[in-house]
Amino acid sequence: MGKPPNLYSFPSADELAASLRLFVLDAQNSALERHNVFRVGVSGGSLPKVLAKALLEANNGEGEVQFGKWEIFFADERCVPLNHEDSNYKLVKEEILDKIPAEQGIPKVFPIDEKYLDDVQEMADQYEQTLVAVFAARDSVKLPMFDLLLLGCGPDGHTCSLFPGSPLLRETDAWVLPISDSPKPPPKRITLSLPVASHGIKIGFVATGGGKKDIMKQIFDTEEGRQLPCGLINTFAQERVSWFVDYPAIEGVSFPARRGSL
Ligand SMILES: O=C1O[C@H](COP(=O)(O)O)[C@@H](O)[C@H](O)[C@H]1O
Repeated sequence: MGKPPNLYSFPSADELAASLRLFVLDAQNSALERHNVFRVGVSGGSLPKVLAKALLEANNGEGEVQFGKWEIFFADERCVPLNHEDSNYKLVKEEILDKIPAEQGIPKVFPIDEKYLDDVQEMADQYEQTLVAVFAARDSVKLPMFDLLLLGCGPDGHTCSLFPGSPLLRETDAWVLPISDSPKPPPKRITLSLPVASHGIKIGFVATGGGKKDIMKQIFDTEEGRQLPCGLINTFAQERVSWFVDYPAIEGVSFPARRGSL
């Protein structure tokens, strides 16, 4: 039995962002030592705004974000055009990519291919092929291993586009899965499968605001919460998982949180 996930809590978004920055830098530097590239899977929702603060504003001189060596993938994506309001790519682009100072380099970004917007299965298959091309063929590695996965937690405990009770949670083979009836709009999406989402070298969750406190209590303090998608990643990835939360998001949570430090 490994160690439990790390739960770090902060009084303010600024303090959370500063620690998240250190966490990302640490993952980046280890990855660059290993293979001179940093492969990151990012989510949409509330995450990109916090991540932008961490990467672009919270610089205390403790290390450089080397965006030129980043490869950015999407932990999940909505099957909409890349310039659509619901697109996770658009969100990440506007919050982060468009604001990177030129001297920090240009990341290589892997958005979905808009050609397949009408066919979610084809979209998922094509995105999986993108991962195969980067992470090695499926017959040589069982699962792609991201250097870092940065995930959100929905108020129902979903993460990526893996929703509570979904049969997709039982998938053991595919790397990327299609969804045509997401309970949260828009209905058509693709998502990393649970085995891939649990397989990152490091996995960082960000959850902020009082709207998350009920689900955080379930995930960390109850048996049924451990069966929710976020809870399953905690169980499978254990100490490879670190949660970055603000105090309102963990009000009433009994699981021990480390306050204000990494
Ligand atoms: O639909 C989605 O929701 C989750 C959670 O979003 P949040 O706004 O509650 O943080 C997000 O992580 C995912 O990428 C997105 O597609």
